[in-house]
Amino acid sequence: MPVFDFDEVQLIPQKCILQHRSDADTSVRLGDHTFKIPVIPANMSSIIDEQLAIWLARRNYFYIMHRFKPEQRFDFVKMMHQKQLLSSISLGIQPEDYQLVQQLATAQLTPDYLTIDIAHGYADSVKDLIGYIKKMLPHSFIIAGNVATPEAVTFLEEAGADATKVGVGPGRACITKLKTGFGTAGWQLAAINYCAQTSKKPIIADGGIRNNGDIAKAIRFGATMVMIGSLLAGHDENPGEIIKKNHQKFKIYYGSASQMQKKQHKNIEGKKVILPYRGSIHDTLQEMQEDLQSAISYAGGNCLQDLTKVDYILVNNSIYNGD
Ligand SMILES: NC(=O)C1=CN([C@@H]2O[C@H](COP(=O)(O)OP(=O)(O)OC[C@H]3O[C@@H](n4cnc5c(N)ncnc54)[C@H](OP(=O)(O)O)[C@@H]3O)[C@@H](O)[C@H]2O)C=CC1
Ligand SMILES: Nc1nc2c(ncn2[C@@H]2O[C@H](COP(=O)(O)O)[C@@H](O)[C@H]2O)c(=O)[nH]1
Repeated sequence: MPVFDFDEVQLIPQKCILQHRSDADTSVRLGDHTFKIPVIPANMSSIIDEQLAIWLARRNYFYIMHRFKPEQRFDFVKMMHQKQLLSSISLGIQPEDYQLVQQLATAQLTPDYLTIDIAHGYADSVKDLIGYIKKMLPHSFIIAGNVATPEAVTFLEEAGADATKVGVGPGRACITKLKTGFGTAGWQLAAINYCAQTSKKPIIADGGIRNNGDIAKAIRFGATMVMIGSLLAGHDENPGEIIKKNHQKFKIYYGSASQMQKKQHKNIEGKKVILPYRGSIHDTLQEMQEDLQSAISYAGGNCLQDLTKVDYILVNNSIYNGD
């Protein structure tokens, strides 16, 4: 199996067929809905809160609300439905998550998207919850993860997942590789490639995106969408205060398995990172869209699908890369 990561791949330009980059179509379909770009802000409490979820849903960006305020999830779904906005929440695999599914079903509140978000998603516990959701909320689109291998993707797909999330340990706030020796850190792009070769449903590439061009690369190697944490952290709209130090502004980005999230030192596989403040997330998302449009034009195409066929070359990532 060829092993490579984002920095070791470059996509090869093809003849342009567009008059303008803005003619390139970056929209993507997941389930019954079409979204503006194939990007999902990570379902972490240092990235998204209710306000940002509403902001994203109103602008036709896909979002997944995190699961770290479990008692607020029912009301969140209700509120989004009242506002006629898409509802998309996360679940763990604890009794409270089963209870929430039951409450939603009883209230006939069907979330549009349910994401089962646990560290090690290749597990019977996830299969069992998928089965329960299928019975109780058969019309919700189920995303399940996180996993690292084709076997695990197939396991979740056969259990009934409508999409799987691939990536164990490549995240910026992640220390899984250091703490356990396991994961896809350093070969996340190859893991996407490997998983996509056998997957029958959409794959969401989760973690390790460090530059906007990595989004196009993830799509080239089989991702339908990408989940992004650090590149979408540090904005006005992200939760948390702006920190001022030596006349510079920062915001904190922390892992979902960090001490900052867990409030106890048990099974810590995440850390906190202090990132420069970056203004409005609107500008960052806009730039991601423009860079993707440019990528589509270099691919010689006019839509995201055209990225999936483009040739590539493996390069030594130590060579001068122009920055
Ligand atoms: N994408 C990634 O690389 C990673 C992401 N995370 C994120 O951090 C958050 C919190 O994770 P965390 O609290 O550690 O665990 P989870 O909340 O994901 O744990 C879910 C359940 O799985 C059980 N479990 C069994 N084996 C494992 C394992 N190797 N890792 C984790 N759980 C296991 C846990 O039991 P018990 O607690 O009793 O062991 C728990 O009941 C999640 O949102 C997850 O997505 C965390 C690590 C890696
Ligand atoms: N191993 C851990 N992974 C984590 C943790 N918190 C979040 N995550 C994963 O990272 C991505 C975001 O990655 P980024 O490179 O874009 O910053 C996120 O979606 C999770 O899958 C954690 O504490 N430990």
